Amino acid sequence: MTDFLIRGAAVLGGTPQDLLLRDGVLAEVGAAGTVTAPSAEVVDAYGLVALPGLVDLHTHLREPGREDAETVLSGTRAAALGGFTAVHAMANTDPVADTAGVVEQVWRLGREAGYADVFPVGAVTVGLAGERLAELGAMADSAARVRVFSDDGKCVSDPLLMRRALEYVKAFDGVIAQHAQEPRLTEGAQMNEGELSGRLGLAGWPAVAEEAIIARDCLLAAHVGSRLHVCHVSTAGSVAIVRQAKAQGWNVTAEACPHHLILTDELAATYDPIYKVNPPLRGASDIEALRAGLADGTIDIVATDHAPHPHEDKDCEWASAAFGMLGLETALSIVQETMVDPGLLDWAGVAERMSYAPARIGRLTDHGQPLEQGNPAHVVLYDPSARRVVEAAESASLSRNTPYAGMELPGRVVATFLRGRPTVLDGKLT
Ligand SMILES: NC(=O)N[C@@H](CC(=O)O)C(=O)O
Ligand SMILES: [Zn+2]
Ligand SMILES: [Zn+2]
Repeated sequence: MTDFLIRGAAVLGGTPQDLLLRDGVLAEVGAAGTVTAPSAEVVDAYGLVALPGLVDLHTHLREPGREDAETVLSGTRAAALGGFTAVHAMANTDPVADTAGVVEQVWRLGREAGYADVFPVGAVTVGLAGERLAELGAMADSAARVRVFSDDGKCVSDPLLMRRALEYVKAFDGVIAQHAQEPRLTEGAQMNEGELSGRLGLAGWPAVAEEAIIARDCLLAAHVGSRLHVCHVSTAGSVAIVRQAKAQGWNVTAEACPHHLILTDELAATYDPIYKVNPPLRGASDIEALRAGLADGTIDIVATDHAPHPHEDKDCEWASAAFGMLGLETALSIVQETMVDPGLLDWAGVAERMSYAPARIGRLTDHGQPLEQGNPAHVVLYDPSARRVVEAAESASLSRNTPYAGMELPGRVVATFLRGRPTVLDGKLT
């Protein structure tokens, strides 16, 4: 395997460094111009920021079952283009990832594809039906070593089942990642509940439907002494609840998605289902609270909730369209635009929220480590001074449902290395 010598990259935005990638690890890290390796391929990285390979805790890869929307291969190619070296694949596939067999299959497909390590999320309940616990222990003990469990797409709304799940995963240090949506309060809901939903005639989705479940689950997690992770936090009230839970010392983590940091519910006025997502786009004050929560660490991580859907499921009227939008290839740019450029987060903060912390929550041992000698050679080279106009047709995803098509965004992923092997070079897949 070729060695790579990255020259002059600003590691976490700091002073320029050389990084030698050999045998899958960072064999040497030193001041720019000091590391030599005659046989290595040199990558000129002056002016680029080097970050540890990004880790997504929330990706929908759609395989098995909806290979028309995405496959493990196409989704991990999109991940690599976005700077990710590891993704957690959500369980709402067909069949549902609720057995050791299915999670092992998804894990293996990721290894075979070779663009990013795929860590399957196991379903909490059989078939996501919310009635009986799935074989959590068997999935944890499988080759896929599942530590994150979620019925994402659906809420584990039965409090007794949620309690049992939280208790069960303690045995193997697992975490329940909750899609917080009180089902009775959101029957038929189409967009954020507010003055605008009334005007547009679309059924409203109240903030309290999310907040009530988060509050309940924080209390349950504290009661049983287990770990809770809150998926796609979207309201100011949710941020406040998570902040309070953390202040009590409870073991609660939370994620925000790029789209909830930048897009508001006013986009629903276009009636373009590209903006239809679960949880819905909210108001400007929610965006402000999410950004502040991400800045002060209340929100631990950014997760994409990359949710590919084929055009027949999106190019229809709002009420019948599927919920979800693409996210892997634009996540870092949106974080730069909303957090780094306004001065809310530096690159070290980005590394924490998009690599170290998601790897910790997922209990990954081989990802999310600092760019230091001896650590796995998962590296992203990013050009924050570049600008680009997003073209839906250029996506590596099999789906086209990006809400950013035609938008100019800052930054560009120049290269991604997985265990020292480039998956992206010069901004293109290898
Ligand atoms: N986010 C979405 O709008 N959709 C997700 C499900 C989910 O994350 O809840 C999907 O699977 O399409
Ligand atoms: Zn969800
Ligand atoms: Zn999701």
